[in-house]
This record gives sequence, C-alpha cells and structure tokens, in this order.
Amino acid sequence: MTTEDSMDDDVFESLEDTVAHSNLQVKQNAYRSTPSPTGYRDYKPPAEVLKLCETDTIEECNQTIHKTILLGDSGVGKTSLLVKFDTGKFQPGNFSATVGIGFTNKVVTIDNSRVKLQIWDTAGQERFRSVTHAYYRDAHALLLLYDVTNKTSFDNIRAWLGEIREYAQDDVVIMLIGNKSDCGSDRVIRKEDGERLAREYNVAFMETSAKSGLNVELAFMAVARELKLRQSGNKDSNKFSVQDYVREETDKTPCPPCST
Ligand SMILES: Nc1nc2c(ncn2[C@@H]2O[C@H](COP(=O)(O)OP(=O)(O)OP(=O)(O)O)[C@@H](O)[C@H]2O)c(=O)[nH]1
Repeated sequence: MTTEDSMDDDVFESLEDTVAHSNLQVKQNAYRSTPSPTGYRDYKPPAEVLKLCETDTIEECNQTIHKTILLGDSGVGKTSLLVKFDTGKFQPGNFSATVGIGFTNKVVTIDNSRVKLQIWDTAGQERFRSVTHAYYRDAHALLLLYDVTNKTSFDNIRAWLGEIREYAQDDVVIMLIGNKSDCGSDRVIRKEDGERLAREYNVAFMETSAKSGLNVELAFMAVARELKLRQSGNKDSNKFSVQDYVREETDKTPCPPCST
C-alpha cells in the first residue's frame, strides 16, 4: 500500500480549511501570537474545535473518528512526524516549540475500508502538561515519542507512561516510538533499549525518522489497523497484535545504517 493510494483528506475538507492545520499555524507563530508570559494561560482551543464537540452530527461522526495523540518531550519530533505523515515533507532545523494543542484529520485505507484518524499534536514542554492531560481521557491511541539522540527524552518515557496510566483510558492503544533514527553517530539510545522498555510496559514499539520518512506511515497505519479491528468488534481482533504487525512490516524494510 502506498502513501498516495492509502490517504485521503477530502472527508474533512471543510475542517481542513479552518481548523485542521491550526496547530501548525499556532506553532509557526508560537511566541509571537501568545500574549501570556507562560505562553499558555491565554491559549484556547480554536472556536471551531469547541463547536465541533457540541454538535450532534459530529457526535455521530465521533463513533468513527479515532482520536490519536502524539506525546513526548519537547523537541523529540512530534510535529515533524505529523507533518511528514500529512504532507510528506520535512523541514530540517525548523524548531519552534508547539504551544497548546491542535489536530489534523487524515483518512487512511485499511483492507479496503476507510479509517478516520484525528491526530492531535501536543506541546511537549512541561508548562503545557496540565492542558494536554485533559485531552488524554477520550483518546483511542497514543503515540509516545522519544528522541534516540536524547537520553533524557528516553528516561522520561517512564514518567510519560505513568501519566498515561493516570489520565488515559485503560484500553488506549499505545505505540512507543524512537524518532530521529537517521541520526547515525549522534544516537545514544539503541534500538534494543527501546524494545526492552516497550516489552516491560507491554506496548508496541518502532523507530522512525521524520527526516527520512522511515516507518512514519507504518506507525499511523499500525495504529489505524488496531483501532479499526477494535471498532468492528471483529472476533479476530484479539488475534491481531500491533507489535507482531510492526515486526513483520519492519522486517520487510532494510534497516538504515545507524550507529549504535
Ligand atoms: N534528524 C532529524 N531531525 C528531526 C527529526 N524529527 C524532528 N527533527 C528535528 O527536531 C527538532 C524538533 O522537532 P519538532 O517536530 O518541532 O519537535 P516536537 O516534539 O514537536 O517539539 P514540541 O513542539 O516542543 O513538543 C526540529 O529541528 C526538527 O527538524 C528526525 O526524524 N530526524
């Protein structure tokens, strides 16, 4: 399945015009557009998002929209991963911390059926944490990122998982992601370390690179597949394992030359 034939934004065309890329716009203007000294106090979700939550029609849609949230320390590459998945593009060295939270809608095709993902990009900085907690509760899936070149971001994963236990639903799908796998000699966290941590917490794991595109589509597709099976109530869904699926799919792709 290629990116071209598996994704389709048209279902959310009207939202796309107004809200869908709001986070990216907020991010670009992050410090200029936020009057509060903390950068957060005056932040409110876009009006369209609040309106969206109030309408019956969208409540109906919510049954089929899978809310997926990107989490992890600041700078690990959450926005970059989402932008790469959404647009296929990567902007190197273009770092401005996300302020608040925003979402992008994507429709992916899994076994000939369309799965709607509403992907929320959160601010990784500590000062925004209390805000992002509020969004965990109704999340269907969480993509938890660390940066393979940043040990602190990896060490903080345990704390993130603790927060997830506290604020998210028990059955939320969790995917641990080691991003920036393209970084060669700057790498300080080995793939095995990520795998071990994921096993310890019984969550799925993969490494990605928003820069090279490695596994970016797979990360979202694996989550979408799991969510679709759960939603359909398919008896076979119990047999589906995100981790086995990821392993099979990554085995098909040769590993890039990473320095470990
Ligand atoms: N080499 C490399 N650089 C990356 C990758 N992903 C992100 N970056 C860079 O890392 C920096 C931070 O990326 P962001 O996507 O803004 O990080 P974030 O997690 O959204 O950060 P917050 O918004 O503060 O939470 C940027 O300079 C990106 O260009 C990657 O896969 N490889």
